Amino acid sequence: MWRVARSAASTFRRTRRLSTAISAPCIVHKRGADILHDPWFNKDTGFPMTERDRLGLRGLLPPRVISFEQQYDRFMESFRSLEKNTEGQPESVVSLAKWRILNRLHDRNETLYYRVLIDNIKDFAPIIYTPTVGLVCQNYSGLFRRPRGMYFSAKDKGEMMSMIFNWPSTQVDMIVLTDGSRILGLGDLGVQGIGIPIGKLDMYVAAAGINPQRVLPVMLDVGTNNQKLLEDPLSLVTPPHSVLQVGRRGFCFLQDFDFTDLGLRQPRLEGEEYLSIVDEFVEAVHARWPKAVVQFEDFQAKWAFETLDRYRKKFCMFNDDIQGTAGVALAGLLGTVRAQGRPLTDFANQKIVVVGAGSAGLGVLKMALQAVSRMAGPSADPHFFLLDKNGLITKDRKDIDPAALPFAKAHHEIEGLGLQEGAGLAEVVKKVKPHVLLGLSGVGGIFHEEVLRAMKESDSVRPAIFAMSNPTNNAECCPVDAFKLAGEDIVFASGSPFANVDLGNGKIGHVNQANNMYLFPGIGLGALLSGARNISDTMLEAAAECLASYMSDDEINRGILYPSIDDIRDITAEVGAAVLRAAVAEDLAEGHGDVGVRELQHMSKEETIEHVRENMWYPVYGPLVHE
Ligand SMILES: NC(=O)c1ccc[n+]([C@@H]2O[C@H](COP(=O)([O-])OP(=O)(O)OC[C@H]3O[C@@H](n4cnc5c(N)ncnc54)[C@H](O)[C@@H]3O)[C@@H](O)[C@H]2O)c1
Ligand SMILES: O=C(O)C[C@H](O)C(=O)O
Ligand SMILES: [Mg+2]
Repeated sequence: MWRVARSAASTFRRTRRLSTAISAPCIVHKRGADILHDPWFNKDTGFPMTERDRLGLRGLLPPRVISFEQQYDRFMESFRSLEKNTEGQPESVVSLAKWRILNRLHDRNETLYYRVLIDNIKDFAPIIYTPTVGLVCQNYSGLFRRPRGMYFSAKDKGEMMSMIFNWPSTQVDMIVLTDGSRILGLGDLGVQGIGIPIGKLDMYVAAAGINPQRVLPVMLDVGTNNQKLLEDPLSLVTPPHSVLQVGRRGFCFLQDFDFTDLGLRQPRLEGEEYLSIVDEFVEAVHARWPKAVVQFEDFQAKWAFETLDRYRKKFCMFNDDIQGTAGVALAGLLGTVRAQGRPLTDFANQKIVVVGAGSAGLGVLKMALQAVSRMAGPSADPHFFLLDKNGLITKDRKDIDPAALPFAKAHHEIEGLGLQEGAGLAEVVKKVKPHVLLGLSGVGGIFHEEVLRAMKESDSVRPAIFAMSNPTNNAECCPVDAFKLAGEDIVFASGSPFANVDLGNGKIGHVNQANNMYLFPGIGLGALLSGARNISDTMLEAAAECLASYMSDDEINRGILYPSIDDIRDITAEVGAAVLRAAVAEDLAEGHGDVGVRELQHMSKEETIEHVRENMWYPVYGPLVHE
């Protein structure tokens, strides 16, 4: 059925009117079959007769003209019958089948693809984004049919400045870049990690209304340290039929094509050699599109921090795993304070155990520390406990990562609790009795029964458990176990989507999705529309505060910390406006397109939100010839 998501309907109606108006002069220079093979312009059977005549399409299509609405319904019908036909099959088989049907549409007709994605975002986000995108990356070389985005490899050194001009679009606004070294919690997937920038940019189009002709997914292939991918390709060839492996907790991995890795077959570049490749790419991008916003995604921690440090003052970029995640987690943590019936300033007194001291865990703690300092002053003494694979991190830790040092416990801070360097998770939770247990470890099931039962003894009336690692199988625990073992009063969030939990007696345990998708589209959009020179901490704080204040008291009391994904365009417009206003206030904005910085300065908060909404692209077929 033709459907517009209920909550976002009014937004869409407005943007729809506007997009039709501004898309009128869009004239394509291609002719005939070239148009049918270009997903940016293709309308399939939807080309009206005037366009068929004037673009040399007559005879290349069946004669009947099908309306956009009919095309939409036909696609949804085939999607629903695929769902029916795959009923009872393993989840991974079904997910990949759904991904394939969506991907085929993406490759053929982007206008229709993004309309079905926007209208059905709740159903489709888990396919084109987390968690299915993880499975797609693991099987990327086998699933590969058509290239999408750009690939810059270590072999392209010295060539990137000319390569960047191979990209067919004249304007690029958003780039998502990965080196494939830490794909979700799945480790080093080399070139196969390209699925992540593609999925993130799909969310940019769906949530932030970035024009899909202006997005660029990029893989920086500097080799891989994944032994399997480095091995002789012939030894990896699987039989041509599907091979199913039942993994831990019943999860199935699928490789159903001959497997020949498509990336560079060499160990990862390190040190200066590595940085020289990233430097060259960044220079090339900025030579061609100086105002493009670049999102760094799924880099292993050392390069995530190093590249953020290296580039953040030089151009408009951010690291989503460090900074986007931090904002989403902080918004959720502030929500848990409200859920306890405490004033927000009580955040400074919350005992928070963070499991995972990588790019995400450290990013969260850094932003939480800034928030505590704002609330309680610079002498604030936050109650944060940080663990990595070697247990509790203290000042006694040998070769401590300098980024973890501010969160390492001093002897005097923990001796009263009977804790010491390297204490295990269950012991820490039992002795600290934290208000919040937050996992960004990438280790599935690490919040096991003993840990969850210990959370029942938390000092909070409403203990919070955030199992933020992705994809599904890497979540620190599942919500059913959390509500069963830690108690029905907990607040629960996971990075990947899970169903709400039926607690019996008509009660529901609400499952929040604490995923950076609630912020990165708004951060990118706000930065773009402000024309910010760079993305400051203040802009990121504005994003987090906006998300935190989006939820009503009633929702928070029911344990709902984040908006429904159906509202993602709406929350993205608000976050985008908050980021834009922060850039203007900090004097970082230079304006965008026809809208100069003076005009931005004079906009009220509501006018800024409206301005952001009006600049969101919405998928409709624009005319391809002059009337
Ligand atoms: N929900 C979200 O929005 C979101 C955002 C970013 C990252 N993540 C997820 O968080 C996970 C980690 O990402 P990252 O970038 O920080 O990775 P990372 O590799 O930089 O860090 C992982 C950390 O976990 C620690 N760790 C490993 N095994 C452990 C164990 N048994 N006990 C305690 N700690 C352990 C490591 O020592 C390291 O400090 C990934 O699964 C990723 O998908 C989720
Ligand atoms: O990609 C996601 O779903 C969130 C996050 O960026 C991650 O790396 O896990
Ligand atoms: Mg990521």
